[in-house]
Amino acid sequence: MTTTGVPGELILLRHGQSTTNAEGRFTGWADVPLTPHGEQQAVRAAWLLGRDGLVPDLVHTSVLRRSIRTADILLSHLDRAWVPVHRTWRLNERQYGALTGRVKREVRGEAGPSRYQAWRRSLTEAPAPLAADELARLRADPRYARLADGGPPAVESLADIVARVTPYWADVLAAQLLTGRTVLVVAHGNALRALVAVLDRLTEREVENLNIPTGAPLLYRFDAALRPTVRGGRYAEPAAARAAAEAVAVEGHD
Ligand SMILES: O=C(O)[C@H](O)COP(=O)(O)O
Repeated sequence: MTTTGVPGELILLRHGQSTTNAEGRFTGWADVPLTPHGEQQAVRAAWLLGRDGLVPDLVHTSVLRRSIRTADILLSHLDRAWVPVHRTWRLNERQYGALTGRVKREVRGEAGPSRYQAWRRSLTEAPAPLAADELARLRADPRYARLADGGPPAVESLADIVARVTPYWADVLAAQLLTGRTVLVVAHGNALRALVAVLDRLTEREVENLNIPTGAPLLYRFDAALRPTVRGGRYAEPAAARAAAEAVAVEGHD
């Protein structure tokens, strides 16, 4: 790939609202669909990108349907159904382990606010792992057949996600951006928190305070050394994204 010197633009997008988001449950690697509202968020994200002249040349998703569907809707509405899409487990949501499917409000009531916050937002804390039968079921899933190191994790901290997204950033996304192309990543709240932590070299405290809303395009531009020109990027709708991120921060508190 030839490099043009001026890196392309990176668009980060958390999938539209999923059924478990709407139910206030932890989702993790559960493969749940979008809600009708989540599908509409994807349509609006396409409109925002079109408005700003940000048409992706390359797209990356996780291997979970809520991310795949969001990208499909967006590309279809940009008349770019033909754009190459790469799907990778490295962009999956955090493996939430035993919290998967649990109602956030109930977990917070049982564990207490401090432990709940640590499980959701700290860099190093992780909840209990998936039960053995759940993990076995996951490891039998054909999409994870070629994962090294024993296959899907039973649970992850954010640091574990940073470890799995970093090579994808360094070896795949960065190389594509250096060709000057516009790259869209449609992923998940914690996968994107991990990627933003890498891009912006966030401190542990900054990571703990980072929340990423669904369906809100976040644009990064870079200098020639692939350093973000604006730390934290720029949302297509900054005020709406700020309010939505604040709502994510207090999920389960009601
Ligand atoms: O996996 C989930 O439950 C969500 O997508 C992210 O949840 P969180 O914002 O509570 O980490």
